[in-house]
Amino acid sequence: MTPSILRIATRKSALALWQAEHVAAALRAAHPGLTVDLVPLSTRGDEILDQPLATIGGKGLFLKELEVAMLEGRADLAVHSLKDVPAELEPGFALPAILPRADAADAFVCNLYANLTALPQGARVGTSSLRRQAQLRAVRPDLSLLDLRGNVGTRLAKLDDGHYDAIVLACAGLERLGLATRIRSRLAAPAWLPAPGQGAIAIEARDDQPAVLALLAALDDDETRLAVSAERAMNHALGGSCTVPVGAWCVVTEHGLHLRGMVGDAASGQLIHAQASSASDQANELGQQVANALFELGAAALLAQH
Ligand SMILES: NCc1[nH]cc(CCC(=O)O)c1CC(=O)O
Repeated sequence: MTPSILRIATRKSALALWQAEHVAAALRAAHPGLTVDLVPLSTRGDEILDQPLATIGGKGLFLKELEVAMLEGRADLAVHSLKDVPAELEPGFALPAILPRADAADAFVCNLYANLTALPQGARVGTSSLRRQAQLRAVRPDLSLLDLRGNVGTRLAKLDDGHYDAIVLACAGLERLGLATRIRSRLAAPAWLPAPGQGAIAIEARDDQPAVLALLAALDDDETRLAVSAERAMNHALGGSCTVPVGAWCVVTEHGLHLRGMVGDAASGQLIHAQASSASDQANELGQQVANALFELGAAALLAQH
């Protein structure tokens, strides 16, 4: 039977709440008469904010409590930033909808300098992402890279308080929070690769609830799903862990898919790049192919360090 109400489990950060509200509004628009409520929850990932994410057990951290709420019948769906969703979902769950992608680029955020090249020698740049650290190190080996965690507002406050000369954030998150004016320059493909799935919002639900899945599928965006499928397949083939500096960017054209991939080393700034094209129904194979190309160029040695 088609449900008349859907409850969205969400984290409580400003960005998570914006994304959950965005999905709620889209569901109400797609299904007039449907009631959509938010169920805000705390996750372990939100509580352990003082340690680098790489050391505290990975991305699943942000999903677990939301998945438990769905299993216990307290919520029907969860809304995530796709880049926080592990390459492999927990058994019993599916991603019935991936919403149209926002700007997937990273943002250079800085009060005094317009871009990365303008930063003075030895400037302090904050980011806990090994992918961002590796790419920063590759172009500016002189920079002092410092850990920076917390939600978007906390990170901006630490920049403004003078703890860093610049920080790197996702453009999508800043735009959603009405903070696009903080983007001094974009760090964008092909020179700089985002995280697999960056800029896309994913809906997660139990795979044994067909009536719920059918309602959610109305929000799925074909083109975004193709692109992020290739990116996530590549990440999965590389080992799929968030503690590894991996970048991916897939574009969809009338000719099919084009995927660029990168594996890096945060300590040395060494980067390995590969790219390939495929027909649009070959996203998984394309991801595997680019991962294989990266392995042939020596990715295993970089991945082994993590
Ligand atoms: N790691 C946290 C996270 N997860 C998703 C986003 C931004 C939104 C997105 O990429 O879809 C952010 C913040 C950031 O990286 O600046």
